[in-house]
Amino acid sequence: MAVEERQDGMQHKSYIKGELVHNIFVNEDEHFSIARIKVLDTNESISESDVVIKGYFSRLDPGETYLFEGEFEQHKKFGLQYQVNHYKRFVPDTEDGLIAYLSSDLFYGIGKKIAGRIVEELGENAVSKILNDARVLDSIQGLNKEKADQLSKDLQEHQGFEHIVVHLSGYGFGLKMAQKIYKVYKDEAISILETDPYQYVFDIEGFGFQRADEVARQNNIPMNHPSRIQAACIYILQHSIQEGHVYLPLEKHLFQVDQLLNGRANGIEVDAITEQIIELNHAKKLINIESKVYLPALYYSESGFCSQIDRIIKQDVKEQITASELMKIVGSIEEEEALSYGREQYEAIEQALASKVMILTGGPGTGKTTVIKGIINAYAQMNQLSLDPDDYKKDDPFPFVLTAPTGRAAKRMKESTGLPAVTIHRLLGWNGHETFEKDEDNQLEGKLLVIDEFSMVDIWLANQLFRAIPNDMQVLIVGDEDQLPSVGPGQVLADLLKSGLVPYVQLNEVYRQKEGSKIIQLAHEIKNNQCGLDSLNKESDFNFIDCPEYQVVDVIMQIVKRAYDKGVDPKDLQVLAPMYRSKAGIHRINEEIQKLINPKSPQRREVRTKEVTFRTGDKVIQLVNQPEDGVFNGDIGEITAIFEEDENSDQTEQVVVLFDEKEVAFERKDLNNIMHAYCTSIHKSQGSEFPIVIIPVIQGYRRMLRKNLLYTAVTRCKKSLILCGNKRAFIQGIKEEDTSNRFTSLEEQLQQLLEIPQPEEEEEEEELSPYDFL
Ligand SMILES: Nc1ncnc2c1ncn2[C@@H]1O[C@H](COP(=O)(O)OP(=O)(O)OP(=O)(O)O)[C@@H](O)[C@H]1O
Repeated sequence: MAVEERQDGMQHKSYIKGELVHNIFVNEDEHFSIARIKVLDTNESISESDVVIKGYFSRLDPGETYLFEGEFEQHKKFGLQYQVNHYKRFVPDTEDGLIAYLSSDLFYGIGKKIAGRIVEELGENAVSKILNDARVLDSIQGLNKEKADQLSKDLQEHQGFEHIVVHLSGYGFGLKMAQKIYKVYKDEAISILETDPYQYVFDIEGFGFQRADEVARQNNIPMNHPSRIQAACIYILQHSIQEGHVYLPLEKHLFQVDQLLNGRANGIEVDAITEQIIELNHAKKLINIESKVYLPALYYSESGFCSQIDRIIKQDVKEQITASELMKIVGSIEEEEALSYGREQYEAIEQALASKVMILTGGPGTGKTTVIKGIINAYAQMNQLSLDPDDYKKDDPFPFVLTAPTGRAAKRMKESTGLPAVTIHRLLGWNGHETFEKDEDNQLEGKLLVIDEFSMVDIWLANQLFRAIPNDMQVLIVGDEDQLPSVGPGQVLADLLKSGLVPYVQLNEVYRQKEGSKIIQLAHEIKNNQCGLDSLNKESDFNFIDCPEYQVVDVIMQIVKRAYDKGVDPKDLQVLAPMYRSKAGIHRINEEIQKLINPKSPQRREVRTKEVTFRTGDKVIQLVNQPEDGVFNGDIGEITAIFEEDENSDQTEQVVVLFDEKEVAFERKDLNNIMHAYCTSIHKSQGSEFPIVIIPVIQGYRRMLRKNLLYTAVTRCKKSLILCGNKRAFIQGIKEEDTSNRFTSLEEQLQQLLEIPQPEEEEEEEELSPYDFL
């Protein structure tokens, strides 16, 4: 046995041949198991007659023999365990053994005689031959089609996954990737991989184009194969999403595809690429309209969002009031709030009440929140509605719907208005699988929808949200267009503002500045390109500590230490940096702050991953949306407990994080969903605000420093802002406009709606169908 295994590439690797005694733990969803085996053969020097193995398996049957490849590790509690990287079910390699195996109870209807004929005809590799191509059984005398099919099916079931694992390992794929592949293609995995590896690029997460190229080369698939060209066309579009694009201009797309394909070296003319773009267009796998190339999902999100906006703004506002009635209502609110609205603010309230959709925009401290409250209040008075949710019954829903893209922004809205506010995902009933409970057939309930921090909303989410808005709802969009655009594709707020289709009011007058805030003043100086070295002078709520690059982390540590010594709550202090990996990057700063305020101690449990050590008491940030647990990208929490495997019913190590009164348990394999949050990226801080903010700014960050990034960072701070590093790097940074223009066609499409006053229903639909352009 050992000799044969050495021939199929397993030589020099640690292996154990063993019979499964029993499963100790099985996670069926993850295909993860821990089991005890009886050792039959191994090249490891161990004295134990049985061993505990763990890893990813399709299933392990007690009594069956397997060949495992992996390595021993010492578990601090359970002792020696064998971590399996590859495995396969043991198939006897002698003629007699193989006949006994095929005629065993595992395979219904195969007796010794037929099994003998199979082995005689197909040899010792009978099993893999059948698994590769079941038609080899056609020549076996006495084996009818039905039984042959059954045998191949049973073998697939018993051997399929292992067979695929072994085969895939030949291409360098590990168990985890094999498991993903098997889930999608089952027993077709190998044939697809070897005839059209480019399919994997689309279907298997994490399977890159270059990987597919390697497999193609090994299988002599020509580099100018149409499938390769098509995969490159889609891959480039998928990649462009990361830069926020909704489409790529045809010329740019062709150029990038040609580069990826190494067109000249592989004899691929541009015409051949164009041909495949046309093919993909016909197959609806991409959409090419005039000189733009889209992925269908993005094209339909953009055109869908446009038609939804068009649908909503065409409706009439039911309740209109006269100017004098409005003055009266606003006057009473001013009295109640003890303030007097500025001219722009008054206009915003008036315009919002009169519009189906309105955008309220402005920098920090211009009174956006104050105006939102004014609009809600005035709307309630105008329509004689109570602002107390308890006054409403189940069939009479609360008319004010407040939402924001992040949990923290929604929480702030709730605090500032005193009304319920939820994330957009929660409002729409996201189930975590790209579908929402709320859509055009099951729309939202309520009369006035207020969406805050709209600059963070990408085109996909905007479309999902707007399709769920009923005709009789009024919509107030609030956002600051000078902030960073959404992480996802599009620049919806900027495009809406530029289109001129939706009325908007821009608040320019700064109110908080009047209270003496340097932070707000600095934000507006950055926004209006008026910030110079003099703007960085020390004030009561602002300081820029000049220091050389190599000292910046030490300076941060000193400030943090002083703040904590003074009793500042870690939640109230936030370090923001633009880069993860650098000497003064987010990872390094996190490490240092953790050492300072939450060091290793017998009182604190910890769990180590490859990159970091998490400890109870650590401040962490959620990195992905996890709607099933009610936590979203950007939520910040604290590790409250760490459990070992035998301390909970799930039998897995768990790290428990408390996010705003909500506890979420992370298993070890999910720990990459969180990271330390003593320092976070400026991008991740969008939608959040903190009393004390420290921002290192050094020349080493140069390629990241942009006006909108620094503006976003500065505007996260409410009370005390400390910058440290190099003032000139800061001044240079704010002079850099973000030139990485996103390719979006929303503005253009919205403007077309303005230009076509009365499109016929059908014509309009036709116009939005991409296939009419072919
Ligand atoms: N018309 C006004 N008269 C007096 N004070 C005002 C007026 N408008 C706003 N303010 C005050 O200015 C401060 C900033 O207002 P508000 O919080 O509404 O601005 P914002 O645009 O939402 O700011 P941010 O984006 O920074 O949260 C608040 O203290 C608010 O009470």
